[in-house]
Amino acid sequence: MNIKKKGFNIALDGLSGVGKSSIGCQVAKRLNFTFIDSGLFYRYIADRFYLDDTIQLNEIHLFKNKMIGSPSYYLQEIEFYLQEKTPQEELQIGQKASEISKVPEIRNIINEIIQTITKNGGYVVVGRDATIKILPNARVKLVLEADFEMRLYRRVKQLNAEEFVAKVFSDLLKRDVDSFDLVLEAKKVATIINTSNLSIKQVVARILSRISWVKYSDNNILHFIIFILFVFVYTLRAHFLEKIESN
Ligand SMILES: Nc1ncnc2c1ncn2[C@@H]1O[C@H](COP(=O)(O)OP(=O)(O)O)[C@@H](O)[C@H]1O
Ligand SMILES: Nc1ccn([C@H]2C[C@H](O)[C@@H](COP(=O)(O)OP(=O)(O)O)O2)c(=O)n1
Repeated sequence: MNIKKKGFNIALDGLSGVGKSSIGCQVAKRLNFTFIDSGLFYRYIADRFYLDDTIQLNEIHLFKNKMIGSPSYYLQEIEFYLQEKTPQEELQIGQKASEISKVPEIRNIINEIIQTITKNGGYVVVGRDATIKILPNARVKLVLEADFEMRLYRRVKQLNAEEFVAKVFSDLLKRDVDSFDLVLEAKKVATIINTSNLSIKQVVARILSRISWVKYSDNNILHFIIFILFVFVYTLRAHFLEKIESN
């Protein structure tokens, strides 16, 4: 079955450092889906359009139109742009991203871009409001969770930021406070996977099996009909064998 054709999207939610980006990216690769990390949108917009303490809303609207017009080009542009940053710059951009993420108009713009791009399916979208706000109609909704210490350890390692542990700690705490309610809401509608004691590979495997199950239940009517046919043919065969034996 080609699930892409059916508007089949996957939304992955969770607090900072649970593994949304690394795991979402691998899940997308395995399914041949396109991966969208909504956090990168906040980071890119913050770094490009939040200058001298001013949010350039007109520029952001223009960017929205351009991105909707050429999504593949801009998805790559965002990724490449942010790859160039040093760990310290990443921390600064993260802070600016956190500030602009409190502006409802910016949240609406980012959600609109992602909703438009993904409308035909074939996407894995990650972000702390992916299941609730960005893709409330996603066919598979998941929340990843992990202990705070584990997330802090992962983030420090990821940013190569052993010298700024206190900074990473306070950032993580602040982001948890900002996103706690959203993730709590998400947990009500999504399947929860605790990644604290699982490797990335194990989490990916769990998600893929969840997706297989959803695909299977989408197909359950077909399976039910096949099952009934099988029972019918089997009973008929038994009936004929009985008849032949009695003759
Ligand atoms: N289950 C896991 N086991 C070990 N490391 C992980 C796991 N999940 C994520 N990581 C690592 O933790 C770091 C943060 O993960 P990331 O995907 O950026 O989290 P998020 O997108 O939720 O903020 C990355 O370096 C990633 O490789
Ligand atoms: N869907 C999203 C994605 C990110 N954000 C915010 C949260 C962070 O402060 C910034 C940057 O997001 P990013 O995913 O890179 O941050 P974390 O890796 O989760 O710490 O944007 C958001 O509010 N909603």
